[in-house]
Amino acid sequence: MERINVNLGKRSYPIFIEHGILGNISKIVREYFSGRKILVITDSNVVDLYARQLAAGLENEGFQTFVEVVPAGEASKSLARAEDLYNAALDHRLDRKSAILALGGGVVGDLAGFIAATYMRGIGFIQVPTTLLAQVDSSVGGKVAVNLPRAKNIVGAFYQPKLVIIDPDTLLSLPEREFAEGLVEVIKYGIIRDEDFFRWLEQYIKNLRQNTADLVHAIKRSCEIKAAIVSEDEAECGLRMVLNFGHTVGHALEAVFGYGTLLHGEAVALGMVFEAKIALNRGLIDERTFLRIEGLVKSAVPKDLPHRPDPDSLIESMSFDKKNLNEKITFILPERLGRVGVYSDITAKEILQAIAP
Ligand SMILES: NC(=O)c1ccc[n+]([C@@H]2O[C@H](COP(=O)([O-])OP(=O)(O)OC[C@H]3O[C@@H](n4cnc5c(N)ncnc54)[C@H](O)[C@@H]3O)[C@@H](O)[C@H]2O)c1
Ligand SMILES: O=C(O)C(=O)C[C@@H](O)[C@H](O)[C@H](O)COP(=O)(O)O
Ligand SMILES: [Zn+2]
Repeated sequence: MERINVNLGKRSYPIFIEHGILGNISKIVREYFSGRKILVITDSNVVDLYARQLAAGLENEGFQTFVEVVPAGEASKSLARAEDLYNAALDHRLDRKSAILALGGGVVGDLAGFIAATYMRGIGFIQVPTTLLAQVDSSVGGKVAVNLPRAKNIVGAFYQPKLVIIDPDTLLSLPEREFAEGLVEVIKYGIIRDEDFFRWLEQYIKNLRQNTADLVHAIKRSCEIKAAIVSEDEAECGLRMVLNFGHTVGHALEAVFGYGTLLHGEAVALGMVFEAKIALNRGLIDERTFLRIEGLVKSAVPKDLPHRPDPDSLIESMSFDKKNLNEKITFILPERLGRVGVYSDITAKEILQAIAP
């Protein structure tokens, strides 16, 4: 079993990665959680695939388990859905010793984590991610949130799980489109932090899904990079912003086109290429570096914009980004492969030149 730690001062928590671990989860959960009640939050696709098996295992270990199902898709990351789940928690008489277990992709993880962070001012939280994106990114680091129609992840908290349990076997049932969007956040780690990993991906990304050892390597390396960054800067005071490369534009595209039109990873793929273009136009990176970034991203997600976005809506949406200070739109831009910087002086003209010329 692979184990990576997220170290946060006096607290730390493990990320376990192992094939088939889902069938054997209850003993590990018992080790990290002494309460009795667990509310499993999952979605309408994942429930029939994994929730029953998981709940049965937990019941065998003596946990009282409840399962709540939200509709699959980004629209479930809403205050309305959160209210339904608070009511379910009350119905089940969850108390401060109870835990929420997120079983699913990033939507379920962010929503369930938001409930865990706020119900009774915070109860136990366990992440069991079942998409590639959630295994390499959203289950680690404690960003939990719901969306408002105009702004992604705008109501949320930093709330860390007690543990993260990753079973790569769950990816066998993941549709191709959702697998591909997960690759985008994997590529992000190479661009922001690890040139060797980027080069490795250039060579192996095409067959990653088929080659289990390579897939586990990609998950592990991604978790290591994210864990190291979060361990240094949990609350995004500085360094953690690098994880937001591609997201100033990506989140704006998600909101402007309507949540769910583009998957998160697809929007971030476009965002990374557009933001790399801003960097190229500014002379921060050379043409060859831009083409390598564009080439690798497009090899994973060859998607284009559904249509040209309205420029004013796009800029307005970026004005809600959480990295902004003093109303300056903030970007994470590549300076070379493996290194990015924070820029708050990009003009609307530069932005639109790269995105919607
Ligand atoms: N908190 C963070 O740090 C962080 C990081 C990255 C992304 N996110 C958020 O994560 C969300 C995107 O996550 P996602 O891409 O996992 O989307 P998702 O949760 O919507 O899952 C994608 C689809 O895959 C289905 N699915 C999940 N697991 C499956 C499996 N094993 N087999 C078959 N189908 C399965 C889901 O039902 C859904 O239809 C966005 O809301 C994004 O903002 C958060
Ligand atoms: O963990 C982080 O920090 C990230 O920025 C990871 C991103 O991939 C993720 O999409 C995150 O939810 C974005 O956070 P936000 O603060 O920009 O909403
Ligand atoms: Zn992301």
